[in-house]
Amino acid sequence: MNILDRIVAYKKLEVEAHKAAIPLEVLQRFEYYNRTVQSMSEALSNSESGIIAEHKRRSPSKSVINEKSDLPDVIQGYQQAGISAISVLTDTRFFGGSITDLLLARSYSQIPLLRKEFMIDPYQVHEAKAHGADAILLIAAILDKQEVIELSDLASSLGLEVLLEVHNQQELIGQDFSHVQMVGVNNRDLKTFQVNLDNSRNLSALIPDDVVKISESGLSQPESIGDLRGYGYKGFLMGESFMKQADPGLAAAEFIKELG
Ligand SMILES: O=C(O)c1ccccc1NCC(=O)[C@H](O)[C@H](O)COP(=O)(O)O
Repeated sequence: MNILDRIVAYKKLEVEAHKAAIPLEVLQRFEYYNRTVQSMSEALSNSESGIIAEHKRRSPSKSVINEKSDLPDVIQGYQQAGISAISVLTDTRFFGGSITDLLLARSYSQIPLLRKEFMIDPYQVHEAKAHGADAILLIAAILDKQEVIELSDLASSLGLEVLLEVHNQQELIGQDFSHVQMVGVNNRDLKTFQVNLDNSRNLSALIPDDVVKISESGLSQPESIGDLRGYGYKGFLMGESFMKQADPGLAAAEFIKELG
């Protein structure tokens, strides 16, 4: 079993537990469920930095990154740094996050919020909306193409945007991109955990021009952002390199200053 298989096996149980604890009809009465969302794709297209800073306490590849992070401090720091959007990891078992992190992040943030999760069930899309997300992540490696369409269409019906994440050419071929607003290329091989920015460079030409392209994982050098912009990338998802610093917001501000 690779790490995604393990995460998905556990996720199926977790989603059922969440449904039992908070049924859909209760979620639909949450304050944010009827909130007008902000467009993350437009924020990225119109912004100078394109940095999407992630709140990430730990990960399967690095174990502990910042277990004691103070989420309001991190979110406010990120926002003051001038980033374009925030990604909040809501998985608990493997990343140390929670759906409550998303709710808290929403209350401290005025910019677009991505729910970073392993989405396998429509309930999680409703849950994202109810907890203040503007966009959701769908991972091509764990969904078939029809599931991508169905979850994307549900997201759109709730006003949420979709970031479809791919790792390789096979996952790109045959996707119907008309249902998503953003496509992300993950630079991390989820079998070996090695990161290689060539993945973004090699796959960029296979992504249609009418979606916003995002490069994800393993980004830590301002020069890499400049280089990837040349391949059409408008968004850059960065977690560990900010979160491992004592002050993630300050680290993001310094990084953005270096981008010029
Ligand atoms: O980060 C991991 O180890 C990981 C392992 C298995 C599945 C997903 C994983 N990460 C999720 C992400 O996509 C990253 O958190 C995100 O792209 C930021 O990456 P980084 O800047 O390298 O922290």
